[in-house]
Amino acid sequence: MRYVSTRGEAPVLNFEQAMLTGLARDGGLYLPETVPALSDIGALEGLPYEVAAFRVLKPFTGDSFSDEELQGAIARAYQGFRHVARAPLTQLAPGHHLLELFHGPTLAFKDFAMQLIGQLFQIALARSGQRITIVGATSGDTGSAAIEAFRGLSNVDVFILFPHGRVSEVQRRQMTTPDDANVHALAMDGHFDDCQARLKDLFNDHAFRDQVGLAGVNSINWGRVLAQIVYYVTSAVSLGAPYREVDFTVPTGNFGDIFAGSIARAMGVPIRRLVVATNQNDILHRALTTGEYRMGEVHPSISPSMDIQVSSNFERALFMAYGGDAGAIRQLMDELKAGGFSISQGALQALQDQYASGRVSEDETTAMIRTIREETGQIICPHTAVGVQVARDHLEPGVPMITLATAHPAKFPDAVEAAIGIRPDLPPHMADIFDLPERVTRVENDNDALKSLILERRIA
Ligand SMILES: Cc1ncc(COP(=O)(O)O)c(C=O)c1O
Ligand SMILES: N[C@@H](CCOP(=O)(O)O)C(=O)O
Repeated sequence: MRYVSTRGEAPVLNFEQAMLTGLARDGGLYLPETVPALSDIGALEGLPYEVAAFRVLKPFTGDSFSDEELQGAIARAYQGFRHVARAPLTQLAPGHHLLELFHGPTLAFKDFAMQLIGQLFQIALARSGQRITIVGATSGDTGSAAIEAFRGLSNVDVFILFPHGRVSEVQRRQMTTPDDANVHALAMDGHFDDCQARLKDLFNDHAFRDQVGLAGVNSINWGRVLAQIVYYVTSAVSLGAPYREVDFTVPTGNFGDIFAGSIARAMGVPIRRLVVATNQNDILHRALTTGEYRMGEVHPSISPSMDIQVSSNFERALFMAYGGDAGAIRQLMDELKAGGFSISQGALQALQDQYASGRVSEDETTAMIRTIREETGQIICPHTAVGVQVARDHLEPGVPMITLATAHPAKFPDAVEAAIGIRPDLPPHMADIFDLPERVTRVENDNDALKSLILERRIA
């Protein structure tokens, strides 16, 4: 399997190289040259998650990892999950299901991919003897998942940039309380978009990139997207695929999770529609309905992990919608630097053929947390509530809807308590998080300062 950049000017790579590279050297994102068809989808029914994962992932990893290596990595990745099904499906209402993706160690869907690429990185680095510096940008969940997956490794440093004051206290403590010497939590002035912009600047500085062996574990890394395809497949199959169509609604920010759904669809899983659910930061909803991707201000919300304007993986969706025209993508991304771009009619039609969208206000989010508690007794996190509201607006008789429950409610106790008067408990393995000392460095939104800090702190 060969991987190409959305901007068409970076080397074509195999899976292992694409995973270790992260952002392509031309600033683009790697994608498989062709999406393989998934054979015998019906035969996945009832299989353990790990077995299904191997069948879904293998065609993409090619000969980068032997069958034994990949199976071992998958087994180790998911053994710590607190639910035997890994991604259990529960019913919210007739025809509407919730895919629970928060049973991993850091209580968010990120663990599915991060735990797996953590294992694959370790195999690849042990083979090459390479040392790397991971830099990640987070609005709260990617950071803790990355730290959990890479903490304590002697050949990896992990620097996580998060927007100061704009993540929940639990999210912050998940990043600042691990005491491993290779973990560096950096609180930056600004929004998540600023953190992500600095990260991309570091990648685009080729001298620095090569000097520190820079690697990225945000969803700009194809490996992250790849691992997330699996739960679309397993959940669709458990509701009747390949013989029955399903819809998915996905709380969306950086577009990585929902893009994994579109790859599952391209592999032959009968996904009729992928519904993008945004909070008040609704740039994706506006883009998909009007064809105009125009940046505005970020408004902090009670679903902070989705407070974003520059949605990185939308570039991958655009690349596919433009029929793989890398020149067109380069042009759009240049225009984005000046504030936004217009999507061509043909590409917008291609996007609208698979994606629908909706936007949820702060009050509606709170109301939905309350409604679900009253109707089902379940407590959902604010991101999931955004998804459930949009899903309800898109339910259609005869087509089951699966909404992704992307985080555990205990990561956002203030928002949940404000809605239902209950503070959700953290699982026992995190019970001491409020007692542990925090280690965090305040950093300016400045690339030179960031580079100096990384050079000074890294131990790998
Ligand atoms: C809890 C939660 N829900 C939804 C999202 C949005 O996912 P994506 O950025 O892949 O669109 C995020 C952040 O990525 C998140 O942390
Ligand atoms: N919501 C994310 C933002 C980064 O997304 P990623 O999927 O590109 O890593 C977060 O929680 O950090």
